[in-house]
Amino acid sequence: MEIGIAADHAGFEQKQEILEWLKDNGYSVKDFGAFNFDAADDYPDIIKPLAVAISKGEIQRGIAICGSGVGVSVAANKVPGVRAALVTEPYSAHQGVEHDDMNLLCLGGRVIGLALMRELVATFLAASYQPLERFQRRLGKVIALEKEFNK
Ligand SMILES: O=C(CO)[C@H](O)[C@H](O)[C@H](O)COP(=O)(O)O
Repeated sequence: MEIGIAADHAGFEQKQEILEWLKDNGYSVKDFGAFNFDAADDYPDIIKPLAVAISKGEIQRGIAICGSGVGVSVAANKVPGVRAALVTEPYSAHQGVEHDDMNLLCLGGRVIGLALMRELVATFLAASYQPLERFQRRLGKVIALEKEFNK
């Protein structure tokens, strides 16, 4: 599984920590930026390359960090094929994948600490989508919505 990670200035330090931690734990991870701390960077610019890579199928799971986690999730969900959600507790980190096929985990660098962040990332990456009929039906409706409003 190819993993991507991105963060604006409000999650830059945490991205560096999570990136190293993922590598240390044997994950293949690509850094999509920011590559330097810049207090004036904007989360839509920062999240776009990772969201596009997910949309193209080049990256299977992404991790995005901004101040609250809200900005990156809102922006990333504009890109077809991205299913991003802001997560702050472990249940949603795995249930979001199992039920909803969430492919981008969004975290708030100004909201949660590094230990919880690592736990959420590990939980997210260990989870698998469960293709039960009801989950497939709902996911199909999400994809239909996306197609209807992206003509
Ligand atoms: O947290 C966010 C809102 O969801 C944004 O992504 C930014 O990180 C935040 O707005 C940055 O705030 P700053 O005052 O410009 O540092």
